[in-house]
Amino acid sequence: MSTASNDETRSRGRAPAGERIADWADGRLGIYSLAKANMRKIFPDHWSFMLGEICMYSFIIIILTGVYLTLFFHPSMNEVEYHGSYIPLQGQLMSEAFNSTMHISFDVRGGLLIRQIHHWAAVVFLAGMFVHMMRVFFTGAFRKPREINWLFGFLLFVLGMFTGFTGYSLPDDLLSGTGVRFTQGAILSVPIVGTYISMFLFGGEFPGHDFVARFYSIHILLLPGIMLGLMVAHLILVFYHKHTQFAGPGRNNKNVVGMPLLPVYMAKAGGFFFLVFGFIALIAGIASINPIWAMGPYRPDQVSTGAQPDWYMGFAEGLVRAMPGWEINFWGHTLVLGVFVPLALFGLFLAVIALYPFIESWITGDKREHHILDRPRNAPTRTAFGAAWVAGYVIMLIGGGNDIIATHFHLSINAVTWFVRIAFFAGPVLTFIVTRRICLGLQRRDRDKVLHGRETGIIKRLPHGEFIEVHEPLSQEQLHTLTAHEQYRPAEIGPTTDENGVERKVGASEKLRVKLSNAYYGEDSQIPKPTVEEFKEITSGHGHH
Ligand code: HEM
Ligand code: HEM
Repeated sequence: MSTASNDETRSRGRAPAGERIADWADGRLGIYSLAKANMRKIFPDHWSFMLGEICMYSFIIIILTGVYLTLFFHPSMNEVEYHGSYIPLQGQLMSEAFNSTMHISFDVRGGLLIRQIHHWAAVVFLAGMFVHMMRVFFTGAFRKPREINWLFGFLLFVLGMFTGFTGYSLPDDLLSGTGVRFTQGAILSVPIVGTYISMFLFGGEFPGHDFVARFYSIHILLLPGIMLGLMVAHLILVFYHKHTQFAGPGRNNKNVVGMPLLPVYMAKAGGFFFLVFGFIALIAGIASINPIWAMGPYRPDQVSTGAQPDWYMGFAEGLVRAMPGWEINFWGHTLVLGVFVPLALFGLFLAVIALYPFIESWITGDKREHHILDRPRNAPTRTAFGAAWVAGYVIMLIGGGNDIIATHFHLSINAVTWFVRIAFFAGPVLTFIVTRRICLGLQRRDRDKVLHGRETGIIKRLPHGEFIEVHEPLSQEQLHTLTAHEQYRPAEIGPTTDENGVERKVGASEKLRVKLSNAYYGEDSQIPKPTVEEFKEITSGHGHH
């Protein structure tokens, strides 16, 4: 470096190096105007808004660890003899896929930890998506204009399930092979096209020599690629729509109250990434997941006992285990209802999630935008419906582990299966009724609080001897928050004659809509908010205690 250039660098008029780099980048990328527009973007604060972040961070962790695994994993079903460090399997024949996963686990530096982090991150990722989806559902954050983002999210959830499934099928151990066999059975049960799809996917008879290589491309490229694109679109839409917020003083459908992206939100989000990474690494460091050496390589003539899919696939397994093994035979064909019905129900369960925002907006007929969230209690039927859906999901998850539950709790497997069969119908109905009642109870409590204030627990004796509890009036802020929600009026069947007195036919869809609307917003489905008159009358002194 010459002295002249040193002098020049130190000369007064020159900007510091950081600024010069920023200027250079701005000239090419226009980052200043981008930052100006977005740096002060406001994010509201609520603990439940971090769930989406957990999904994002665990996805990044999955990609980072996945790339490391690709360096050592061999997606091939060629048969090799094992000569690694794990003595009990010495000399055994196995696929290269299994062999290389053993190699990753025992001989690659940090290999087992990275494998465990990858697998645990997948479990957390799907759990994160599930809970994030619940928060969006129970608060009504899926309403206009966020229906498309709900669909993007839904696709991420479904693709995540299948990416996880193709992932844990890769090591080609006895457990994963049993899972793949299960899936192939489900595909075969589809009338007409099932056999063809199975042949196409496995390149002939099961298991064939190709499925690991095919699942590999799907697992590391196709599905994560689509998911990455969807995730970016999802986040762009969150940015574009702006985040929702809970009701509170000063908050309305047109503003967002919170902290700016830079520096507050970025610092929080950056720190949170490392917390999530640290948490997943900690579990991965102490809790064994998928110890393939304990299962051994897959052999189609063996089934592992206690085979369990990862939790997010457990409910599909439960549906099959609980369903009676019905079959219909006709003209030399067999329709395996015992597997096909659960497969159809699996699709139905998922479809209900995808379509829910559209169903609800059809029932309410509400075309306005909503940026203020509902408290779950203020939408009792929706909340009850969501809780019933979760109950059904959990019951089928129990069904998917009927053997494990039977052996761990010393129960008969038939008893567990029958419990699951009955609970499949009764559980969601009971959950629906109980949840709705709880919501209505909470609404009544809110109404009481608004009208009569908070019960302080302080008992006062009046001069004439009567005992009363002192009620403390709520602050203006609390009053606002408890009464900010809107209440829909149930739809009614419109006039059945037009202006000329000509009778019109009421269509089945209109009747259904009115019925559903009454179930959602009828008299028994919400407690009327206190009106201003009621509030004034009570707080003006008459009847006030
Ligand atoms: C890869 C998976 C996912 C990632 C990384 C992700 C990320 C995020 C983030 C960071 C937010 C903003 C913060 C928050 O509200 O938590 C968000 C909002 C949202 N997400 Fe997701 N999400 C994922 C999956 C899902 C799923 C499965 C659904 C539903 C089926 C969903 C529906 C939504 C909706 C509707 C919003 C807007 C909510 C609002 O503004 O209040 N997302 N998502
Ligand atoms: C949402 C995305 C993903 C999910 C849910 C996921 C999940 C999984 C799971 C559960 C396994 C089984 C791990 C085990 O116990 O052995 C696995 C294996 C594997 N994954 Fe992923 N993965 C994802 C994305 C990726 C990506 C993007 C890559 C590569 C760039 C990758 C590379 C691998 C490899 C090479 C294996 C086989 C090695 C092994 O089984 O240890 N994965 N994945």
